[in-house]
Amino acid sequence: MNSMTENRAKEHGRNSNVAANGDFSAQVLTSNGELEGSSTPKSESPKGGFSSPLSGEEKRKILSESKFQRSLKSPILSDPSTTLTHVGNYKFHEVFQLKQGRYMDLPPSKISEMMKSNSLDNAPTQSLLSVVNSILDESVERNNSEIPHQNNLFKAREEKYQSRIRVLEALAIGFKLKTLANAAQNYHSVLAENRKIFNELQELKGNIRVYCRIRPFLPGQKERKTIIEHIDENGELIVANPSKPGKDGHRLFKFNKVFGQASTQEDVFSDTQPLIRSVLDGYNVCIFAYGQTGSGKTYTMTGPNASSKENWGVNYRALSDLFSISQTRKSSISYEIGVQMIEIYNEQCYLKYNITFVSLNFHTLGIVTHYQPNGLAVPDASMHPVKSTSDVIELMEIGLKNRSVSFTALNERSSRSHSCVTIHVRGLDSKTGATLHGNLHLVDLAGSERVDRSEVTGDRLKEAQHINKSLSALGDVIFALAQKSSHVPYRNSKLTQVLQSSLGGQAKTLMFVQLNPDVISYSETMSTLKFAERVSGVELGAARSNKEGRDVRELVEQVASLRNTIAKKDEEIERLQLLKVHPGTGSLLKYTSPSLNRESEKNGNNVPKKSIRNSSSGKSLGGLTEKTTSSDHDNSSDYSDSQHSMEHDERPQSMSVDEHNRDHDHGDDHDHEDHHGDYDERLSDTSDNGTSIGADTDGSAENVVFAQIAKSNSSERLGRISRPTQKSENAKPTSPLSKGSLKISTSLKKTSSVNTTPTKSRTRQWQ
Ligand SMILES: Nc1ncnc2c1ncn2[C@@H]1O[C@H](COP(=O)(O)OP(=O)(O)OP(=O)(O)O)[C@@H](O)[C@H]1O
Repeated sequence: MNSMTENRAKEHGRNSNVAANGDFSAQVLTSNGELEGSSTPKSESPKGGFSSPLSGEEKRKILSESKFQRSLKSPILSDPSTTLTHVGNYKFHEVFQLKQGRYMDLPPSKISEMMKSNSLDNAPTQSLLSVVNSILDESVERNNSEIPHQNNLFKAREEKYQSRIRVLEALAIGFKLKTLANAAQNYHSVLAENRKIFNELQELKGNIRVYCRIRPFLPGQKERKTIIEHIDENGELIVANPSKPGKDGHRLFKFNKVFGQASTQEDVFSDTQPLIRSVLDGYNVCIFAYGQTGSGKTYTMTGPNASSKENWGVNYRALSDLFSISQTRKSSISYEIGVQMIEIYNEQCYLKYNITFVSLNFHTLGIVTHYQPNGLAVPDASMHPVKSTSDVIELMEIGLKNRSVSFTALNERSSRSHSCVTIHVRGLDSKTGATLHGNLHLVDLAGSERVDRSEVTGDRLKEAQHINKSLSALGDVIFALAQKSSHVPYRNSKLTQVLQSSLGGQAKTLMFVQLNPDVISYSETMSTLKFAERVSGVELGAARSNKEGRDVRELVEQVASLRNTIAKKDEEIERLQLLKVHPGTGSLLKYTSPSLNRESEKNGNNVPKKSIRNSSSGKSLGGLTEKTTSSDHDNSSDYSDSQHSMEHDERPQSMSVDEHNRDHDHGDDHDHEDHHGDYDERLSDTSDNGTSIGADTDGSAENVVFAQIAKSNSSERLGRISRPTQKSENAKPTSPLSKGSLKISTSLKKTSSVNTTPTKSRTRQWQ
């Protein structure tokens, strides 16, 4: 089963789970169209989320008093007749079963039939919301400090919105209804809000996360005495000191997650995937593997080989995921993805792979520490455009061949250098013309083992000193960030300079702590674990919990407000679809949704007319504009990394001017060997997813509409989207990757919601 199928299966499992909590929408429709009984609850996989620093008790308190809880009792959702409508008219379950929002995957006749039976009107936005509600509710009940499964739900919802946009736009083309076009536009706004909340959920889980992975014993290894005493699903790890038998020799560590020896590459990635997704929303993310030589860093980050998908490490999977998500979003945002690969050895930056096979020369690359409009810390390293996973595999294979052909010696030094794959993502919102920019750094660090000074001299000593310096500097940076220190010493090593844009501010950091389970590695393993504990321990401390309490409250308020907005949009769609069935009438001839009736009674109207921007939520829902990301600056860190904000944000991306000055003022370019933290011990004295819809029309109005949908869908697949509300083609950038530069002349729309910046043009260089 491929990962996508498996994800669907998992989603389905979760939906079934929710059904057991009273939501009929997730019940199973059998192949003959009958509704099966309520599914048996399944136990939830603990793999799903990151653990939150809040204790279960704290979180329960916050959630139990939240507006969200109160809103669960709102008449719209609790009205039994709404539920009955869903049960009675179960066609939409078929849609739900098929994968939320994949209307395009259905043959036209099927869609036609569903349209006739009004099932699309009852399509499961409310049900989906019930699913969200039930799952959130369940999470409170479970008191496990996690907000489980949100990622899949947000993903499902996003797909649903995308699909609705396409349906509405196609209808608008067919019927030339301005209102439908507006409704589609409004769904774009809801979509953006969905993304924003998704990212906030991620933030609640902490911006610095630590996963521990234990390498299995290697084949042929005879002595298999392990120091791993216990691991559990809550991220606890107990290590046994071989020279101190019994409980006295046990030491407990706690991380966000611990992956045991049997964990697969897929298991590891499934907990990493949400971070990857943030990059497409304009966030900067840094994922690195830390541990002694031979502990499995390369295995986790790259995998043993690229030929088998099953063995793919985080690098390949991340890129593959970026491509597939960017495909699903292509109707609203067009993305361009570029890859840069460098290596840091002895505190010098080198181009790691050269696709042109031109001699690598190993000239050192300059690092730019001041603000770069393109966000590249190493502008000299060539950026390779990639359009698919196979491009990446090809690129890496060429690079590997290059290495082995030209520089055999390099292989020997790979354990003693930091290898960094940087993925740059640029997105252009086709509706608003806004652009976004995210970076993903994937770093396979040099071996962290301490080197005995008395045993190494010459080059080995020099290497050890450099590794020591850079890893200590990385620890200092992470520690300073976690403590919200007023100064972050990025400039103490090349490694931290290169990663600066992805460390701190709103950037998200994930560290894989790799462990060798062997007893002979005990002392090194303890040293690694102490380093990791220091990094993760601060983040999990009490200092953050106040802020998170506030965040949780804000989040649940936003979820409640979004729910209201969505309910109103659904009503609007009901009305519009009614117009389709009975052109010229605005009255509800066929639809008597309880929520509509209530709204009508209140307004003294038959049809609710509020637009999304006037919704009772009181929140204006901007598209991918400044507002979408501006609240992300709420916890205004001194190291505000605004790369995820839109182009018209004038602030520097990697660091503020003040911070930059501070960095200079503090003169931190000192030799880092003066730093001796706890962890500074290494140098010791000892697809296309658009299933084709045949446009076999019989000339009926509905078939014409769905032929339009099919046409629109296939034109999307060709990379061309025609829609009435789309901005002029001039707003599109020319490919930066093909030409080596990106020039975007963007007319930024002044939205009523957030953007007070006057319309203006910007030109930006990527490389
Ligand atoms: N999870 C795992 N499952 C199976 N084999 C693994 C796993 N992790 C590591 N290995 C194997 O262990 C060996 C060492 O792993 P790897 O080369 O990834 O270590 P490393 O930490 O990157 O070392 P270095 O610092 O030298 O680069 C390799 O043969 C690798 O295939």
